[in-house]
Amino acid sequence: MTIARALTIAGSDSGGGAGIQADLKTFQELHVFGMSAITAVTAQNTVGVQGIYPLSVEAVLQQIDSIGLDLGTDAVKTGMLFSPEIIYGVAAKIREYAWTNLVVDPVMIAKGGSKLLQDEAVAAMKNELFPQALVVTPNMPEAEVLTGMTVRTLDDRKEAAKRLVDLGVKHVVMKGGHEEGTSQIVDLLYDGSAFVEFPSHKVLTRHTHGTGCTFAASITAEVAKGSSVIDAVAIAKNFIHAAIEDSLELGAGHGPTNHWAYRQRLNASAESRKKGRLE
Ligand SMILES: Nc1ncnc2c1ncn2[C@@H]1O[C@H](COP(=O)(O)OP(=O)(O)OP(=O)(O)O)[C@@H](O)[C@H]1O
Ligand SMILES: Cc1ncc(COP(=O)(O)O)c(N)n1
Repeated sequence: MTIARALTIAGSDSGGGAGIQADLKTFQELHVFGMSAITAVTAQNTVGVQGIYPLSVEAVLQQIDSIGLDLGTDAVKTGMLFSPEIIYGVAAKIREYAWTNLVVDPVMIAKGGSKLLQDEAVAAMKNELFPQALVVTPNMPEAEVLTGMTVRTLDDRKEAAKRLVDLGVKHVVMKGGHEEGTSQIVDLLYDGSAFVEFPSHKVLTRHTHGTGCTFAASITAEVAKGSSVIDAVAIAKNFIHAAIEDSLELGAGHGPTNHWAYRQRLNASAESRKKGRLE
């Protein structure tokens, strides 16, 4: 049996909804062996970020080497990278190990408003990581910072996606979670030549902590298994939708999503198909 492997390079979220914790839960749910290199430890829960403790560049790179020199990986996801120094180091390691299945979630600000990426790190991300990326998954505020343009409408998002592809990114998924005044959310995939829309209804909930991490981790897991990017995004969209819809109602603020909801739904439909055959 071949086991697909995925590595997440991201921050730790003590609250378990975002960051490394969300990524590893997602990898596991999608039957991918998950590994991690932690960039920063955050003290965090559903009401906010209480502390950020970045690791040294040496500590981050040593974790990556531990994986690169032994276990290897089929795909890599980056999340909270915090500083330009960490980005330069991570980008060099990804180049060194020739890891081409790279999904970059350009995490900048937590739901509660805390900065997870220093301002001076944006240029490093664009110059060092984007040219190596198979997929980049900005939300609308991140797309604005990355392109310098206002991103409100679907047409804005199309233009922003084009600008990101111009930086060397192979596929952009412009997430629509921040679109206002709509009952639908459309995530937009662009591969440099065509746009594919992934629509869903908007779930009315405050429990959306870590949606971006979970979505990008699902893409990473599927790419690790050998899926095309378009198929990976389709599964990721279903995974995150189930995780948001079947929420766990934890914490007093923006609660985490339900990482086992997708599997539970798959099991339930397999069960009812089996029952149908037996009847
Ligand atoms: N209320 C919602 N209902 C349904 N899907 C949602 C909702 N909010 C977000 N999503 C989905 O979750 C994924 C992440 O989208 P979003 O734009 O919220 O990213 P994000 O802001 O980076 O997430 P976060 O910063 O919370 O981790 C997308 O696939 C989006 O369609
Ligand atoms: C360690 C870490 N990584 C990423 C996020 C973004 O998730 P969100 O925007 O939902 O807070 C986070 N809060 N913490």
